[in-house]
Amino acid sequence: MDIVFTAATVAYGARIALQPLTLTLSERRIGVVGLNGSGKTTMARLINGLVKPTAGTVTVDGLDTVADEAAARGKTGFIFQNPQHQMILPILAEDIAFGLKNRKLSKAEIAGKTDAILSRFGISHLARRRVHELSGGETQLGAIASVLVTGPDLLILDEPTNQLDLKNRGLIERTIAGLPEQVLVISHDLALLEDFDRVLVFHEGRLAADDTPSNAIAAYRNLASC
Ligand SMILES: Nc1ncnc2c1ncn2[C@@H]1O[C@H](COP(=O)(O)OP(=O)(O)OP(=O)(O)O)[C@@H](O)[C@H]1O
Repeated sequence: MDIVFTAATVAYGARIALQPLTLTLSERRIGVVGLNGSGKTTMARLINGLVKPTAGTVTVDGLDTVADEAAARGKTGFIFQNPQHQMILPILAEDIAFGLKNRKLSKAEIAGKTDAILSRFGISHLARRRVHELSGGETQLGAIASVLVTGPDLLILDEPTNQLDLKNRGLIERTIAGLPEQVLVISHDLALLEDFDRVLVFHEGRLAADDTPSNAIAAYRNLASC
């Protein structure tokens, strides 16, 4: 799916969080790096319409995130920095099923899709567990299942391995590597992005580099050492 930014700009009052950005993203694995406050989350939130451009446009699969807001948002799933906060219902299977409400599906169809996505991520045994009692790795997998059950084409993950131990980092890295969906990952965990197709580096609200992982990460290290 093509994600197209055309002079997309975001200002919060007088502060420009994202300078005019013109860019087309079509790769399956896209990484985004940059120092804190460099505009990464703002750029990602433009894609699913959570943030609207103050100037310029953003389209996903040809749908404008402002003019075609609902259809555009349906193309993208978003896992936030603290995924436990995006779980609405107390039991994991109920939270996953909640995302399928209002889709004219029967109870049996919702149960079938919920079981299938739990099984896809190897977490069927967590179906009846309380979401706030899940470990960090289990929470990430549960949130990914909750988001992907609705069938978005693109999954955006904001720092998915933050706060995870080495074992769970590995688990989430392998899970992301195995996803058939297009993926855009914001990460300070540079190892996660090593095999990606393309890595963007943001600096002070501007796209500072757009390259292969090794070149982009070298550029980022350079910026970070200034
Ligand atoms: N809702 C908001 N209101 C005002 N300013 C904001 C808002 N959201 C972000 N900003 C500002 O915009 C700039 C970019 O923030 P953004 O969250 O996009 O950065 P980031 O690169 O994702 O940072 P981090 O790595 O810390 O998550 C920062 O200066 C931030 O303070």
